[in-house]
Formats: sequence, C-alpha cells, structure tokens
Amino acid sequence: MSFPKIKHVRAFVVTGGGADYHDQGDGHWIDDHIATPMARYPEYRQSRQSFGINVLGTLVVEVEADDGTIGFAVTTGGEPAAYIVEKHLARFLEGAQITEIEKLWDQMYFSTQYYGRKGLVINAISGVDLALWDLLGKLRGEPVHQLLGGAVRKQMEFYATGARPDLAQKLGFIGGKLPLHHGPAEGEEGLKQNIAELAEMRSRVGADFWLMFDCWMSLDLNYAIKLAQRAHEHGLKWIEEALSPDDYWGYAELKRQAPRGMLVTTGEHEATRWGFRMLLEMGCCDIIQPDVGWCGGLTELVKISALADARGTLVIPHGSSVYSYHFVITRHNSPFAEFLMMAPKADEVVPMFNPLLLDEPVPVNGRLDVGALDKPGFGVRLNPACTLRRPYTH
Ligand SMILES: C[C@H](O)[C@H](O)[C@@H](O)[C@@H](O)C(=O)O
Ligand SMILES: [Mg+2]
Repeated sequence: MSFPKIKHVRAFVVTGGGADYHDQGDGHWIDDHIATPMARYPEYRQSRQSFGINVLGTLVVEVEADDGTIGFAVTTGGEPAAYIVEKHLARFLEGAQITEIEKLWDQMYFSTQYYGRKGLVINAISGVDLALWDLLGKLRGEPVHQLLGGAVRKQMEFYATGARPDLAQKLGFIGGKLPLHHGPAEGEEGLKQNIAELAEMRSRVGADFWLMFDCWMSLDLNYAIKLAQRAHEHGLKWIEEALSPDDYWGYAELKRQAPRGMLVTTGEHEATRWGFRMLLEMGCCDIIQPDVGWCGGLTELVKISALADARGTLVIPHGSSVYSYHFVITRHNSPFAEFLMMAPKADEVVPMFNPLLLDEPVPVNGRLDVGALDKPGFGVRLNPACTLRRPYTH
C-alpha cells in the first residue's frame, strides 16, 4: 500500500509556558517556594527558576510528509534538544516510511545510547515520536487513540495538581495534588508547616476528597517516612516523587514503610522500558507516572504500560495534555488522568500548554468525553501567535 514518505524534519524552540510548565511569570503558584533537591541552598529555595528550571524551554518538532501533511508535537528540551533532532535524529526519518515508527524509535534510541538513555536526549526522541504519531493520525484521518487500539471508556476523570485542591473540588475534579513547600533543609518547622497545609486543605475539602503531596524529588528517606506517617492522619492518598529518581532502593524502602493504605508514586523523571522495569521489579511504587514527552514518547509508553499492567500497577501519566489523554483513554490500567492547573492562582481551568496550542481540550467538571479527542492525530494546532525559532538546520 502506498503511503507518503517523510520528507523533512524541523525543530523549533519557544519560551514562556507551552510544554515548559515551569516557565511562568512572577507570582505563579508553580514557582512559589516549592520543595526541590536544590532547596538545601537557601539562595535557590524560593524559586525554581532561580536554579534554571526553565532554562531549556519548549521544543516543537515538525515532521513533514512528501504530500505536504505536517505532524507536530511539543515537549521540553529547547535549543539543545533542537540540535539533537536536527543534527542527529533527522537522518533516520527523512526518506523513511511514516509507518515504520517502531524501527525509527529503535534507531533514534540506539544511535544516541552512548550519550543518551535518559533526560534531554529522550525528551528529543519523545518529541519526534509524538510528531510521528500525529502525522500518522492525520494521514489516516484518525485520532491517535484509535491508532492505539481505541478507547476503553467514553469519559476520562481527572485529578488536579495545584495550590488549591479546595477550588479544584468545586470545579469537579476527583482529587487535588498539592506541591510540597518545605524540604529537609527547613527542619522540623518546615515539616510542621507541610502538615499544617495538608490539615488546612483537608478541613476545606472534607474527608473523602483525594489529597496528595508532590515532593518533586526533594526529600531523603527519613524525612519522607516521617512526612508519610504524619500525613496519614490527614488522609493523604499518595506521596509522590519523594526521592531522587536514581534512588530505587530508597523508594523500595519507602513503599515498605509507608502507612498502610497510603500509595507511593513516582516515575515522572524516569525514562524508557528499562528505567520503569527497575521501578516495577524493585517494588518501588504503587503507581508509575511516566511523562509521555520525557519517557520516550508514545511508542515507549505503550511498552512501559504493558510491563506495569502485567504487575497490576497503575499508569497515571504526568501532565502532557493531549499527548497523555489519547493514551489514558485506551488503557484499563490508566483509570484517571492528571490535569495541571496552569492558572497562576490555580483557581480556574486553562489549557495546560497555554498559549502554544489551539483546540487543546480541557476537562469540564473534571471530566473529558472521548468525543473531545475525535480529531485526526492529537487534534491540536500550533498557535500562529506564538513565535517559533528554528536555531539549527541540517
Ligand atoms: C507541582 C510540581 O512541583 C511539578 O511542577 C509538576 O510538574 C509535577 O511534579 C506534577 O506531578 O504535576
Ligand atoms: Mg509530580
């Protein structure tokens, strides 16, 4: 069967929101004294931007077929990722069949393995992979969820991540994930404040609404165990990404010592089937949270999810808007999804990748019908009002 081939690959960068959730203006809840591994240095405690969380910015990858159809995707990685796409990865794609997604992933991964495997390089590969799925969907006139085997439910439910779970509850979300504000360097006083914030939120939302803590890799094992124990009496549903992503042993111990009924979750900064195999086989967590723009793209997420499914572990992808939704709706072991509240005060629902995408669906009353995803590819467009820059060519 004849199908257009890939003619051209282009990589662009853009700053200010988009895929880089943390590249926000002053006063945004997401950059307000969030606990991080850098909080041990007082001068980098108040703002993640101060230590460079937004230094890379957003990467936009376009893959053009020889009939002129363009698939695209956005992730993080900015200029260095654009370099990798243009100067290294593009060679495997141009002239190849669009349907050879497995082979192209394999070539991108193994050709970069000597300097890649995780982080920036996998962000770049993820961006290319997602753009390929978008292109395939557009050429076939089908939404990506259909290419993945079809939806297993008609509607998705969401929990909200942000500073105001009480408002998220009013907006119809099934739970709220609070950023942890204080890490071990802020001692017992900081720990008390963390618990006080949870207790205050619990008093606002009532006993049954899910409340979680996102610790963004900021804790050590002792602190994480103490936090989990003290948070238990306030009904914390899960403790997320408490430790360094490299500390598989610490996660396994945390899971052993977490109070009965409290879930341990992680994986947002993990990559590929091999990384997730470590988390799963070492018994590190109850839920894995791959980010489809960082873990290797959709091609890899399918494999990660199958590994997890075989062990009865849930896969609740980190953020990533439509790139996650088209996957979540197709998997029984992804029963709900995350929505990041990108409004500065977390008091209203705004598109997650704002302002970069047009037609980006958002949950209504904490839910999204499959009909909202029924457009070819990922169903979104680049906002022409955003200025893209192409730093490299090939
Ligand atoms: C709120 C968290 O610190 C991060 O900014 C967020 O991206 C992430 O960890 C999440 O799980 O949504
Ligand atoms: Mg997280």
